[in-house]
Amino acid sequence: MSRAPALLNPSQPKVVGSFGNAKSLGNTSLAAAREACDVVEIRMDLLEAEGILTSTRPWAHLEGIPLLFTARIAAEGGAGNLGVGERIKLLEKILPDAALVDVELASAGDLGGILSRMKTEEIPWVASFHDFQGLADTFARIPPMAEQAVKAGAACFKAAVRMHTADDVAKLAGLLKSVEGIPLSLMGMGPLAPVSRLLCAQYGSVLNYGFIGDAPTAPGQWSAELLKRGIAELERI
Ligand SMILES: O=C1C[C@@](O)(C(=O)O)C[C@@H](O)[C@@H]1O
Repeated sequence: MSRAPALLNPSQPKVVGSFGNAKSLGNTSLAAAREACDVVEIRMDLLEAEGILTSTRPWAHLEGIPLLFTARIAAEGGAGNLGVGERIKLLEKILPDAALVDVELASAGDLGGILSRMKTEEIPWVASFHDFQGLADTFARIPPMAEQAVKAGAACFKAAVRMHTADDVAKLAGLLKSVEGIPLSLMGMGPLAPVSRLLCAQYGSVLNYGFIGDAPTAPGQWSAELLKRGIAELERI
Protein backbone atom coordinates (compact mmCIF):
# COMPACT_ATOMS: atom_id res chain seq x y z
CA MET A 1 0.00 0.00 0.00
CA SER A 2 1.36 3.41 -0.95
CA ARG A 3 1.46 5.92 1.87
CA ALA A 4 3.30 8.55 -0.12
CA PRO A 5 0.57 11.07 -0.97
CA ALA A 6 -0.09 11.72 2.70
CA LEU A 7 3.63 12.01 3.35
CA LEU A 8 4.30 14.46 0.52
CA ASN A 9 1.92 17.30 1.25
CA PRO A 10 3.39 20.85 1.22
CA SER A 11 0.75 22.11 3.63
CA GLN A 12 1.66 19.38 6.14
CA PRO A 13 5.47 19.30 6.29
CA LYS A 14 6.74 16.01 7.69
CA VAL A 15 9.82 15.36 9.79
CA VAL A 16 12.12 12.53 8.78
CA GLY A 17 14.19 11.04 11.61
CA SER A 18 17.48 9.65 10.37
CA PHE A 19 19.85 7.27 12.21
CA GLY A 20 23.55 7.94 11.88
CA ASN A 21 24.58 4.59 13.33
CA ALA A 22 23.30 1.14 14.23
CA LYS A 23 23.37 1.85 17.97
CA SER A 24 20.96 4.78 17.59
CA LEU A 25 18.63 2.64 15.48
CA GLY A 26 18.76 -0.27 17.93
CA ASN A 27 18.18 1.95 20.97
CA THR A 28 15.11 3.72 19.57
CA SER A 29 11.70 2.25 20.35
CA LEU A 30 8.71 2.66 18.06
CA ALA A 31 7.15 5.02 20.62
CA ALA A 32 10.30 7.18 20.75
CA ALA A 33 10.53 7.28 16.95
CA ARG A 34 6.88 8.36 16.69
CA GLU A 35 7.53 11.06 19.25
CA ALA A 36 10.51 12.41 17.29
CA CYS A 37 9.31 12.21 13.68
CA ASP A 38 6.68 11.21 11.14
CA VAL A 39 8.90 9.05 8.91
CA VAL A 40 12.07 7.12 9.75
CA GLU A 41 15.02 7.10 7.37
CA ILE A 42 17.13 3.95 7.30
CA ARG A 43 20.54 4.80 5.83
CA MET A 44 21.53 1.41 4.50
CA ASP A 45 24.92 2.68 3.38
CA LEU A 46 25.75 3.61 7.01
CA LEU A 47 24.48 0.28 8.38
CA GLU A 48 26.32 -1.64 5.68
CA ALA A 49 29.53 0.24 6.54
CA GLU A 50 29.10 -0.96 10.14
CA GLY A 51 28.63 -4.51 8.83
CA ILE A 52 25.17 -5.13 10.28
CA LEU A 53 23.05 -5.41 7.17
CA THR A 54 24.02 -8.77 5.80
CA SER A 55 21.08 -10.88 6.90
CA THR A 56 19.23 -8.95 9.57
CA ARG A 57 16.43 -6.36 9.46
CA PRO A 58 17.69 -4.08 12.25
CA TRP A 59 14.67 -1.81 11.74
CA ALA A 60 12.11 -4.59 12.38
CA HIS A 61 11.17 -3.15 15.79
CA LEU A 62 10.02 0.08 14.08
CA GLU A 63 7.20 -1.55 12.14
CA GLY A 64 4.27 0.88 12.48
CA ILE A 65 5.98 4.07 11.33
CA PRO A 66 6.62 4.75 7.61
CA LEU A 67 10.16 3.72 6.64
CA LEU A 68 12.20 5.53 4.00
CA PHE A 69 15.24 3.58 2.78
CA THR A 70 18.39 5.18 1.41
CA ALA A 71 21.54 3.56 0.00
CA ARG A 72 23.61 6.69 -0.58
CA ILE A 73 26.54 6.66 -2.98
CA ALA A 74 29.90 7.97 -1.77
CA ALA A 75 29.85 10.86 -4.29
CA GLU A 76 26.78 12.28 -2.53
CA GLY A 77 27.92 11.75 1.03
CA GLY A 78 27.32 8.03 1.48
CA ALA A 79 29.42 5.76 3.67
CA GLY A 80 31.49 2.97 2.18
CA ASN A 81 31.53 2.81 -1.57
CA LEU A 82 28.49 0.88 -2.70
CA GLY A 83 28.57 -0.19 -6.32
CA VAL A 84 25.43 -0.29 -8.46
CA GLY A 85 25.03 -4.05 -8.06
CA GLU A 86 25.32 -3.83 -4.27
CA ARG A 87 22.77 -1.03 -4.10
CA ILE A 88 20.30 -2.98 -6.23
CA LYS A 89 20.70 -6.02 -3.97
CA LEU A 90 20.15 -3.91 -0.84
CA LEU A 91 17.11 -2.20 -2.33
CA GLU A 92 15.57 -5.49 -3.48
CA LYS A 93 15.76 -6.77 0.08
CA ILE A 94 14.00 -3.82 1.67
CA LEU A 95 11.17 -3.21 -0.79
CA PRO A 96 8.57 -5.14 1.27
CA ASP A 97 9.27 -2.80 4.23
CA ALA A 98 9.48 0.48 2.30
CA ALA A 99 6.96 3.33 2.35
CA LEU A 100 9.45 5.40 0.33
CA VAL A 101 12.87 4.89 -1.25
CA ASP A 102 15.55 7.55 -1.82
CA VAL A 103 17.61 7.34 -5.01
CA GLU A 104 20.00 10.04 -6.21
CA LEU A 105 18.73 11.64 -9.38
CA ALA A 106 22.19 10.98 -10.82
CA SER A 107 21.69 7.23 -10.22
CA ALA A 108 18.19 6.97 -11.72
CA GLY A 109 19.61 5.54 -14.96
CA ASP A 110 21.79 2.93 -13.22
CA LEU A 111 18.91 1.85 -10.99
CA GLY A 112 16.26 1.92 -13.75
CA GLY A 113 15.39 -1.77 -13.28
CA ILE A 114 14.61 -1.46 -9.59
CA LEU A 115 12.74 1.81 -10.18
CA SER A 116 10.46 0.03 -12.68
CA ARG A 117 9.83 -2.68 -10.13
CA MET A 118 8.98 -0.05 -7.53
CA LYS A 119 6.54 1.52 -9.97
CA THR A 120 4.77 -1.82 -10.42
CA GLU A 121 4.66 -2.30 -6.66
CA GLU A 122 3.50 1.32 -6.15
CA ILE A 123 6.43 2.21 -3.94
CA PRO A 124 7.18 5.91 -4.49
CA TRP A 125 10.71 7.25 -4.62
CA VAL A 126 12.44 10.49 -3.77
CA ALA A 127 14.96 11.75 -6.34
CA SER A 128 17.75 13.37 -4.38
CA PHE A 129 20.69 15.68 -4.88
CA HIS A 130 23.42 16.87 -2.48
CA ASP A 131 25.83 19.78 -2.70
CA PHE A 132 28.11 19.71 0.35
CA GLN A 133 30.12 22.70 -0.85
CA GLY A 134 27.31 25.08 -1.73
CA LEU A 135 28.36 25.91 -5.27
CA ALA A 136 27.23 29.15 -6.87
CA ASP A 137 25.30 27.50 -9.71
CA THR A 138 23.31 25.06 -7.58
CA PHE A 139 20.23 27.28 -7.18
CA ALA A 140 19.90 27.57 -10.96
CA ARG A 141 20.29 23.81 -11.34
CA ILE A 142 17.47 22.90 -8.96
CA PRO A 143 14.47 23.72 -11.23
CA PRO A 144 15.77 21.65 -14.18
CA MET A 145 16.69 18.80 -11.83
CA ALA A 146 13.15 18.86 -10.42
CA GLU A 147 11.86 18.56 -14.00
CA GLN A 148 14.17 15.61 -14.63
CA ALA A 149 12.87 13.99 -11.46
CA VAL A 150 9.30 14.30 -12.77
CA LYS A 151 10.34 12.71 -16.08
CA ALA A 152 12.12 9.89 -14.26
CA GLY A 153 8.91 9.12 -12.33
CA ALA A 154 9.92 10.33 -8.86
CA ALA A 155 7.22 11.31 -6.36
CA CYS A 156 9.38 14.05 -4.82
CA PHE A 157 12.58 15.95 -5.58
CA LYS A 158 14.95 16.58 -2.68
CA ALA A 159 18.03 18.80 -2.52
CA ALA A 160 20.35 19.40 0.44
CA VAL A 161 22.76 22.28 -0.16
CA ARG A 162 25.40 23.92 2.01
CA MET A 163 24.34 27.48 2.89
CA HIS A 164 26.91 30.30 3.16
CA THR A 165 24.73 33.36 3.75
CA ALA A 166 21.22 34.43 4.76
CA ASP A 167 20.70 35.25 1.09
CA ASP A 168 21.32 31.57 0.25
CA VAL A 169 18.66 30.54 2.76
CA ALA A 170 16.17 32.96 1.19
CA LYS A 171 17.00 31.68 -2.32
CA LEU A 172 16.50 28.07 -1.27
CA ALA A 173 13.16 28.77 0.40
CA GLY A 174 12.10 30.90 -2.59
CA LEU A 175 12.47 27.88 -4.87
CA LEU A 176 9.71 26.18 -2.91
CA LYS A 177 7.32 28.84 -4.18
CA SER A 178 8.58 28.94 -7.77
CA VAL A 179 9.16 25.32 -8.78
CA GLU A 180 5.99 23.48 -9.72
CA GLY A 181 5.01 20.00 -10.85
CA ILE A 182 6.48 17.88 -8.05
CA PRO A 183 6.57 18.04 -4.24
CA LEU A 184 9.92 19.40 -3.08
CA SER A 185 12.07 18.64 -0.07
CA LEU A 186 14.72 21.35 0.28
CA MET A 187 17.14 21.95 3.14
CA GLY A 188 20.37 23.71 3.94
CA MET A 189 23.51 22.18 5.44
CA GLY A 190 26.23 23.75 7.61
CA PRO A 191 25.79 26.37 10.37
CA LEU A 192 22.68 27.78 8.68
CA ALA A 193 21.07 24.33 8.41
CA PRO A 194 18.65 24.68 11.35
CA VAL A 195 17.23 28.05 10.35
CA SER A 196 17.03 26.98 6.69
CA ARG A 197 15.11 23.83 7.63
CA LEU A 198 12.54 25.75 9.62
CA LEU A 199 12.08 28.29 6.83
CA CYS A 200 11.89 25.60 4.13
CA ALA A 201 9.29 23.66 6.12
CA GLN A 202 7.29 26.86 6.50
CA TYR A 203 7.50 27.40 2.74
CA GLY A 204 6.24 23.90 1.94
CA SER A 205 9.21 21.52 1.99
CA VAL A 206 7.47 18.17 2.36
CA LEU A 207 10.24 16.12 4.04
CA ASN A 208 12.44 17.80 6.66
CA TYR A 209 15.34 15.83 8.08
CA GLY A 210 16.74 15.59 11.59
CA PHE A 211 18.66 12.87 13.42
CA ILE A 212 17.56 10.42 16.10
CA GLY A 213 20.19 9.16 18.56
CA ASP A 214 23.69 10.55 18.78
CA ALA A 215 24.90 10.98 15.21
CA PRO A 216 23.68 13.58 12.69
CA THR A 217 23.55 12.34 9.10
CA ALA A 218 24.37 15.75 7.56
CA PRO A 219 26.40 18.81 8.61
CA GLY A 220 24.40 21.16 10.82
CA GLN A 221 21.42 18.82 11.08
CA TRP A 222 19.28 19.32 14.21
CA SER A 223 17.76 16.47 16.16
CA ALA A 224 14.45 15.33 14.66
CA GLU A 225 12.75 15.96 17.99
CA LEU A 226 13.85 19.60 18.06
CA LEU A 227 12.96 20.10 14.41
CA LYS A 228 9.54 18.55 14.92
CA ARG A 229 8.84 20.83 17.88
CA GLY A 230 10.01 23.85 15.91
CA ILE A 231 7.96 23.01 12.84
CA ALA A 232 4.88 22.42 14.97
CA GLU A 233 5.18 26.03 16.21
CA LEU A 234 5.32 27.57 12.72
CA GLU A 235 2.44 29.58 11.43
CA ARG A 236 1.48 28.47 7.93
CA ILE A 237 2.12 31.13 5.28
O1 LIG B 1 19.30 13.32 1.81
C1 LIG B 1 19.15 13.38 3.02
C2 LIG B 1 19.11 14.65 3.71
C3 LIG B 1 20.33 14.78 4.57
O2 LIG B 1 21.47 14.86 3.75
C4 LIG B 1 20.24 16.09 5.36
O3 LIG B 1 20.79 17.07 4.87
O4 LIG B 1 19.61 16.10 6.41
C5 LIG B 1 20.44 13.58 5.52
C6 LIG B 1 20.44 12.27 4.76
O5 LIG B 1 20.44 11.19 5.69
C7 LIG B 1 19.23 12.17 3.87
O6 LIG B 1 19.30 11.02 3.09
